[in-house]
Amino acid sequence: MADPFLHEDFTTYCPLFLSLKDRRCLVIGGGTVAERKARRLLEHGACVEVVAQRLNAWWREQASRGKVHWIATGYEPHQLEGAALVFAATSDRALNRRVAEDARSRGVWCNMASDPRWGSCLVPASFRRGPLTVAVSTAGLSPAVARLVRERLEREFGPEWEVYLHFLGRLRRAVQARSADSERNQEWFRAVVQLPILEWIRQERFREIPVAVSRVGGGVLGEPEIEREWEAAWKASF
Ligand SMILES: C[C@@]1(CC(=O)O)C2=NC(=C\c3[nH]c(c(CCC(=O)O)c3CC(=O)O)Cc3[nH]c(c(CC(=O)O)c3CCC(=O)O)/C=C3\N/C(=C\2)[C@@H](CCC(=O)O)[C@]3(C)CC(=O)O)/[C@H]1CCC(=O)O
Ligand SMILES: NC(=O)c1ccc[n+]([C@@H]2O[C@H](COP(=O)([O-])OP(=O)(O)OC[C@H]3O[C@@H](n4cnc5c(N)ncnc54)[C@H](O)[C@@H]3O)[C@@H](O)[C@H]2O)c1
Repeated sequence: MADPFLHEDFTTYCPLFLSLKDRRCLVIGGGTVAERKARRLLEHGACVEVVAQRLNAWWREQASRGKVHWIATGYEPHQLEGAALVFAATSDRALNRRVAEDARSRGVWCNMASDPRWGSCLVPASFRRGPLTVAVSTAGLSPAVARLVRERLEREFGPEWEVYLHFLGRLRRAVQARSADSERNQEWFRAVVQLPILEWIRQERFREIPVAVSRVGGGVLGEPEIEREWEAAWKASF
């Protein structure tokens, strides 16, 4: 008989980027896995509360510096009230499952450290290049593969992508402010992204960029304006 896990419908996982800034996120368990998840939450400005009778050294440090709020009791379902997201990250599988069930009945998103399919979301392997975020999931089939893919992509998408995206973002705002002809703008952007700009950035041939962009037909910006946007993008990146 086929393995039911492998035949699970993994299309149920819809990729989304959540803004967790100032949102209450609850972490049940104060160990290593809970720490890994919480580090990421803090990087994104979430309000982290941890429910655990004992904390590891990292958690104790965060609690003593006021970076997280420590609820030093056992887990109780009412703790979920008002939370945007809960991480069931204890080493007690039965407890993690109870948290997942309670979260589901209250409409709170839940990530499960054990038995991930009981939860409602997965944490992807990810990295950032300024405004560019790359996130990878294997629908929980193999976190080690998610890591491998992330490492490969990290090598492929180098630091030059940061200034490149700032530049394209600025050009886009400038073009939209100047012209409402969205078909013409679209065509121009499609042609601009065909230029080997990333290659020029890697080779530090920066001067060629505004010249080449200004020569792309159908544009509404002149070379001095494009150069200004390039300079501003450069400053925003370093
Ligand atoms: C991506 C990453 C993000 C992060 O956690 O930050 C992440 N796991 C990472 C690493 C990793 N985790 C584990 C190994 C050991 C090798 C292996 O098992 O493959 C490695 C590899 C390593 O560390 O090298 C063990 C493990 N993980 C889970 C279980 C439970 C289970 O599957 O039942 C067990 C077994 C525990 C045990 O055996 O007791 C479950 C989950 N881990 C997920 C995410 C979610 C699915 C992601 C996806 O869709 O692929 C999911 C389902 C739920 C969740 O946690 O959201 C991060 C890579 C960060 C990076 O380097 O980029
Ligand atoms: N998702 C992942 O990426 C991943 C990776 C490795 C392991 N795991 C799973 O995560 C679990 C936790 O791993 P860990 O390395 O963080 O373990 P850990 O021992 O470092 O931490 C476990 C935490 O759970 C708490 N805990 C245990 N029983 C509890 C209970 N009944 N009530 C409240 N808190 C309780 C402990 O106090 C501790 O803080 C593992 O059992 C494994 O199933 C998941």
